[in-house]
Amino acid sequence: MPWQSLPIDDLPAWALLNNVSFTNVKVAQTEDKGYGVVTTRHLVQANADEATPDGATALLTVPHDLVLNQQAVHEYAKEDKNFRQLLEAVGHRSARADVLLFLLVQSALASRSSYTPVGVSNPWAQYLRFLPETVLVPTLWNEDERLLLRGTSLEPAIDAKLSALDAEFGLVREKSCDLPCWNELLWQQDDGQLAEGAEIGAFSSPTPSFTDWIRLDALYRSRCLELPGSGEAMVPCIDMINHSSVSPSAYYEENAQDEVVLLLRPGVSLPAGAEVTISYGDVKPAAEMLFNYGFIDPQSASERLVLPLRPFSDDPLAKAKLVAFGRAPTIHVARELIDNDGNSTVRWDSAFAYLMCVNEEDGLEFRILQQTDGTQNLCVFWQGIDVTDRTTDFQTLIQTHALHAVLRLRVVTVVHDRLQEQLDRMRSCAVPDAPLPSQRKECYEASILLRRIEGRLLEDAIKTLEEERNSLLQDKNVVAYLGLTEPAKSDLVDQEAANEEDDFS
Ligand SMILES: C[S@@+](CC[C@H](N)C(=O)[O-])C[C@H]1O[C@@H](n2cnc3c(N)ncnc32)[C@H](O)[C@@H]1O
Repeated sequence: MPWQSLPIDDLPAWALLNNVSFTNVKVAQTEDKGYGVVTTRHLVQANADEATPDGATALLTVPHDLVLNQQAVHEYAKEDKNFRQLLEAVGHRSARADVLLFLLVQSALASRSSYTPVGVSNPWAQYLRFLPETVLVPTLWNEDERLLLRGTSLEPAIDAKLSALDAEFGLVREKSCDLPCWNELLWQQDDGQLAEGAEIGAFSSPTPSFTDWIRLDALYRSRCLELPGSGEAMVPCIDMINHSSVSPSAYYEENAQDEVVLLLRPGVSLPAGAEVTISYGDVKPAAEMLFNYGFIDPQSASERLVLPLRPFSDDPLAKAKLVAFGRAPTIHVARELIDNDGNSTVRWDSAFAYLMCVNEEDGLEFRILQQTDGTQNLCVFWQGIDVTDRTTDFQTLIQTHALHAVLRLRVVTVVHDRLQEQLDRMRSCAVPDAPLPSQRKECYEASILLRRIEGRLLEDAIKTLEEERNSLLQDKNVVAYLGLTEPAKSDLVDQEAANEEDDFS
């Protein structure tokens, strides 16, 4: 879609027209973060204990009717019956998907040179044209740049996200093609011809392309806020404020009139021309920051990662376990401070690994229960007790099992092997010493930082798991179970076949 960008100098006129007020601040180009909000004069905010009863003057005030969230999209659909038809055909899947559909329509309206018989124009149609053309989130990196993420937790995450976006865009295209007015607005050129190259995945098409959909998703994720009253929302102009974790000078909130206001923090003093910043979150994992915002703040990025976990390929219960678990199977790894001297430890957690490592002979059973209305439910039993509602709690459920140490050893081994596989992949996918001409410097530097953070985390987690594995291998029940040595005098010897083989791979 040809987006005709508007110069940022035109933003004050748009703001005036739409009742957005700027007080002593303006939007301007920053040195290295795209647009930002800067002061137009020296600003001083009193300390909290000296504040006036009416509080601080807002630097920016945005009326509630410009707040773009799922509810606003549904309100818009009430005014525009054609959009309502489109939303009913495609939407109602998530707040993000509904807002993206609205933005797609608004951007199509903004890019049309002539009158269109559908689509009620909204201030967002113009506002979108102030937004940056490039967002540095990895879903918009080129192929060479994405190679820099091989071996990081973002590699599978980006692949999964692109597949999901492809499916989403395919659905929007299919459903809107079936509705004549939307077929005309979205998929025909201004001259009424069906646009060439409008197929899914086409780039630089005159009609929405898959790249446009990825870009809308990137704009949404990098600019949406969590508002106390309105929830997940995009707010024009407030979304021009950059992040600082060390010294954010401002914060936003909703006032009694439901306007979104930007306020200086108590005790802040900013000279004229200084950038006003907020915090996007103090403890976001580095991968999440890069995924959603396209940069990593080294000061605030927390050392955490999430990896997908696959069930054993030869487990006959694998499918049932996945269905009963009901969410994506993952491993979480995090570095946590353990004292005030900066000492830390690495912890891991994987609810699915516990379910993955128990089997029928341990006491796991799946049953299909027929309801009186004819529907069938998958139920999970553990040692004869219905635990269908506790499939994410097998760490607790195995505690009282006679073979607890053996089950724990299986879990530790599974998690260890998955982390080792990840580290091996990271090491085997080396990154060049400097960015290639086809790789942007920002993408290169962000991926180097992510690799360093995740590589260190994986190494430390693997060390912790190896220590636990070695200690479990000394456990008398494990020794007896594996039959590695003469059966030790064990609580289990009477209950279990001491020389039974087990697969710890
Ligand atoms: C909510 S927007 C802020 C306005 C944005 N700079 C623009 O040009 O429209 C968030 C985006 O700003 C950029 N950004 C914000 N804070 C940053 C920071 N501390 N370092 C680098 N980029 C930052 C990132 O590109 C991020 O995706």
